[in-house]
Amino acid sequence: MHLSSVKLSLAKGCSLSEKPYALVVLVSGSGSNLQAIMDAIAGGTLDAQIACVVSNKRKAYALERAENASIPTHVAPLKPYLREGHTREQYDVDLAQVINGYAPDLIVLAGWMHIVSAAFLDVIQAPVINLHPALPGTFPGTHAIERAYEAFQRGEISQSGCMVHHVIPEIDAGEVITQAIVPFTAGESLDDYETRIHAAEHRIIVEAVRQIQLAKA
Ligand SMILES: Nc1nc2c(c(=O)[nH]1)N[C@@H](CN(C=O)c1ccc(C(=O)N[C@@H](CCC(=O)O)C(=O)O)cc1)CN2
Ligand SMILES: NCC(=O)N[C@@H]1O[C@H](COP(=O)([O-])[O-])[C@@H](O)[C@H]1O
Repeated sequence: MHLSSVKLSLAKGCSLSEKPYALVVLVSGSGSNLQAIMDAIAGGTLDAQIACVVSNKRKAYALERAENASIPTHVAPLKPYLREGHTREQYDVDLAQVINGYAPDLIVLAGWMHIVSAAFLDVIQAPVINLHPALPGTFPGTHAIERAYEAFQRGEISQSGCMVHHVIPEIDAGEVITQAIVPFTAGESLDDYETRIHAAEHRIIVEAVRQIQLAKA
């Protein structure tokens, strides 16, 4: 950039070192939603940077995805921590402090299979959002896709879906950022329905990050 342009930029109050919109992504499993975020960033449709991928499972394939992309990782298995005599709350607080160290603008729970405590939410210094494979107010917790599918089989519902919401102490009850409805198809297997849910998740998780980023701009 030519010197006069530099001066002009500085005069306009532009920072020459705009800090990228930093994400810390928490995972426990395969990481297909992490991959969706990585692909959106690589493809230029999401203007962000993943500062760190955190997992509570040492063998989570999501960690391999991050390492293959030279994204920093942090592994925080709970059981050894508890065996050392620490409490679950201390685990949460210590983890929140590690995450804060990456100065994230947003924390994304993308298949993070731990309930985070109020202590975690008190210490963390950025908004926390969660991807849940069910619609607002339905099937909170784990195994939501299976539970929705079984409800459809019992004739109780005709559709389910997925959502991204802000994280509060109550499980899957935070303000909804975005959601996708995925109607059931009669005769469809659970695996086929789950595949359609995951495809919808891969869209809305990127959409949710973009929405929050733009709201902050
Ligand atoms: N305080 C909150 N924590 C979390 C939320 C939330 O909305 N508020 N969302 C969840 C994600 N999630 C469902 O979307 C979820 C994940 C895990 C559990 C759960 O019961 N975990 C057990 C352990 C399960 C296991 O290790 O297999 C636990 O934490 O004891 C419930 C909901 C993320 N956290
Ligand atoms: N209650 C939380 C929960 O069930 N989260 C679910 O874990 C999966 C993670 O997949 P991934 O590891 O391939 O991204 C996703 O389906 C996500 O909705």
